[in-house]
Amino acid sequence: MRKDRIYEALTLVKDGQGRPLTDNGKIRNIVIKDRTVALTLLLKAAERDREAHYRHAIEEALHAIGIGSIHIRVKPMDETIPDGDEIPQSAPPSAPLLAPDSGTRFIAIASGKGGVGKSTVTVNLALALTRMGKRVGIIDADIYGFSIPNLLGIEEKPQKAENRIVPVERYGVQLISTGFFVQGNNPVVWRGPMLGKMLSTYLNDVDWPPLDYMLIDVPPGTGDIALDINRKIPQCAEIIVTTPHPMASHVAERAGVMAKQTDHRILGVVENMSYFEDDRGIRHYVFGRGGGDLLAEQLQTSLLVRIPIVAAGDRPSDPSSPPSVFTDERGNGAVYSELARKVSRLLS
Ligand SMILES: Nc1ncnc2c1ncn2[C@@H]1O[C@H](COP(=O)(O)OP(=O)(O)OP(=O)(O)O)[C@@H](O)[C@H]1O
Repeated sequence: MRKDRIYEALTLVKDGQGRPLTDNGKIRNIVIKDRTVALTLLLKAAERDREAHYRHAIEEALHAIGIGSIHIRVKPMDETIPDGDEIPQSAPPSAPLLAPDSGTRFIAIASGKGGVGKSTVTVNLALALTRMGKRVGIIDADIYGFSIPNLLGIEEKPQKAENRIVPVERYGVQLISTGFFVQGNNPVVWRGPMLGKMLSTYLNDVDWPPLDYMLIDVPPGTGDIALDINRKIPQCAEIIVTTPHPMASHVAERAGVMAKQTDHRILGVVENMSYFEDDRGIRHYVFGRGGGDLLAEQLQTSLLVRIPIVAAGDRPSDPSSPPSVFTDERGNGAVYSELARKVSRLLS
């Protein structure tokens, strides 16, 4: 039994307004074990009288696809994060982090297309800045490929305290991710206005501690979120990530051009997956060469670092941390430290 099949069946269960419970985050934590499906149903206090109705409808929907054993755990919605439709609460105009005296420097990590390692760079730059004694937060605003909780091995969701969302901390880095507000691996199907409010919510309704740096993992390309960042955080600087292939840098150029048009400062280019170094120290340029330099030249900025390819799981020295995470100076950790030093110098 696959999870996506279960989600599909559960879309038939509607709330009082006729919307699927799956759309507004009321069904969570679906676990399939042996032949039993367990899930959590989140209910607001005002909906408690519908509990029996929802239970029955969920059981019927799952029976219809052949699931006999179903365990439903009901939890009050307010104990956890807000439901989908309520994530973006009306934002007061002045987020403390955005105040001129907050001292927080914002850096968007952008790329022209997905899969170039933007999230990996975001996480490891954050860790490297933390190693320098800086206080760092990450907003994972990549609504289509929110991978940072996974990269950091985070399974829990953020808690709420006094009606504000508390970021999840890992390796000293504070994180809020779009992935915290959706179920499983479902693609985000938020409506336009919700998307627009997402960034405000992350800035205003999250209980961020004082931070020196806030890194924002931006969806690839030049979409709505990138524009929203340009509007809401005009002081945000930008790092553009590309792979070494000259064509990739051509695509990434668009993200850079947008930063330029909106007067954002481009700190530089990071070329990821630059080469693979074998045991004899010979470098193999698996994905081509020169893309990072070309892009830096086109954007009239500099190439900050080249990050080598590391084979997944090739981390015998640090088996305890997730495979793409460099918590110390070993391997690519040293390259990320160099990047952190350059970034901190550029922004001082
Ligand atoms: N230097 C590297 N060496 C080897 N694998 C890498 C390297 N950098 C990233 N990867 C791997 O490439 C894949 C894509 O990386 P990542 O998720 O960071 O990219 P992304 O640009 O954020 O993509 P998306 O926008 O689709 O989320 C991941 O599996 C990651 O582990």
